[in-house]
Amino acid sequence: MTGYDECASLIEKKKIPFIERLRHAVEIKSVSNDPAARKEVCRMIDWTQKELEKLGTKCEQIKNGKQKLQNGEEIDLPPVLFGTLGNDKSKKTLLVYGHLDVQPADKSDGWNTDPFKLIEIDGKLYGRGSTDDKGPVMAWINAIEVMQELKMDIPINIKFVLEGMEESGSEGLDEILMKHKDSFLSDVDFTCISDNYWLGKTKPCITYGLRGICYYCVEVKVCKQDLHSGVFGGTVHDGMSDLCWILSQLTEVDGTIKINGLKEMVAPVTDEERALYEKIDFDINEYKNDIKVEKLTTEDKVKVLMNRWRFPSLSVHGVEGAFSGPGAKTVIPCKVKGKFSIRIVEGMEPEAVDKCVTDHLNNLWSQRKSPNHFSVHPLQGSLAWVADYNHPHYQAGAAAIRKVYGVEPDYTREGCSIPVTLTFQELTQKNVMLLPIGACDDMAHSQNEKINVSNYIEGTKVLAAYLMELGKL
Ligand SMILES: NCC(=O)N[C@@H](Cc1c[nH]cn1)C(=O)O
Ligand SMILES: [Zn+2]
Ligand SMILES: [Zn+2]
Repeated sequence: MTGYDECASLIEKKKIPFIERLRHAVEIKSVSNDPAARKEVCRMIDWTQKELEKLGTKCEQIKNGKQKLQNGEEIDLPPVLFGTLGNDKSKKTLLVYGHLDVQPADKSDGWNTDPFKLIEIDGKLYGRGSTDDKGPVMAWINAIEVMQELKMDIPINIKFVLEGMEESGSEGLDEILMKHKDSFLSDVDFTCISDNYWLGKTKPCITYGLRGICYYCVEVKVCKQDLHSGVFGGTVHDGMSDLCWILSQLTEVDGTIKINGLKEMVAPVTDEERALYEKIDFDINEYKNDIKVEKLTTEDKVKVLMNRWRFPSLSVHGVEGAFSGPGAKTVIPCKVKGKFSIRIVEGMEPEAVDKCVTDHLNNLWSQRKSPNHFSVHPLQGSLAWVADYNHPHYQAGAAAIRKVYGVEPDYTREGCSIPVTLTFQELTQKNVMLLPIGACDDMAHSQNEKINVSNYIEGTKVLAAYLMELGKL
């Protein structure tokens, strides 16, 4: 009978067409935060639909609502792609979620190569979306294609939910899923998401927790239009100085959040939990070297991991409206918008976090005594997610990893946010598992994002082995 070994060797043989598949995906500039690229996001969804249809998947594009742009204009959100492969009542049903949109990228950001061309250098495939999340989505398609070519019985029905707005807060997705709770989602037995990374570079892991996110925009308005700093400087209150002062009051230098009320929401760490973190194989020096940082906020392994996964963190992302180009433009910006976010953990509700943040900012503003106009706008809010990793579903994931890599996986959490994870868990009331295939140094969201050829190919094998293991549950 055809089994895992035949499957693994065909995956090896199909390495080149699988890389070509990823190349095609990366070349579509499906940047979700850029309204001008919306057509490309839709093109990526159409192209993926065709790939899934070649496997016999019945696909439907579910119309999403409208997105309100800052200028008041409304544009269509990209549709969500639903797919169904197999409808055998005697089999269980797996839901696979992935996203087809990417973060913005430009060669001028410091990429060594064109971000929208997949380029292989030393066994690494560079390109925006190669690891987040086009590589893993293509790996699902590769795995199913190989099982079908070998005429293997896929022991499970598969449903797909693939979206095009994940990198912009999954706008509209929860509403669509809620509407399909009693139809498309009603027979789902497990959900699997491959959209995060290993803790290291060599050892695979399974992930059972994610942080949520609350994202804010702080606006300071000086006047109607930008002013010449030589002509008007000294007579008006500088909006950028107001904003920088405010943003500098959010954290201590070591990252400790200074916003009252947040710390109290976080559940205390138990002894059992600490013991779990102590056992995790994680090398701080390698971590520093991977991200090219000389000194961390703490050099204690458990604290580093907890700061990434278990505690909230605040990051300042950027300023809209401020001069940021090369050269020395002498302008007083008329309106600046600071963007920051807080990664939140269990116990932190976005509404309660919003209140603490807004109160803190308004309080700071009153101390500043600036006559400029100040406002705070929460932009996104999603809860943290934690799953039961003792569930048999996780054992199927672990068995797949053992088959491919011959090792027991690490059980990790992840500091980033995939807002829909909790939605799947709540709507299906079934177990959700994150099964990453990329390595810790893939640099998602950053310059020179990559996936190793070996991770892409072995990852395809893991997903195929996992589909086989699910048939045993
Ligand atoms: N691979 C998951 C990921 O990168 N998620 C994004 C989600 C997000 C939320 N708001 C904007 N993007 C993340 O930044 O964690
Ligand atoms: Zn992602
Ligand atoms: Zn991402």
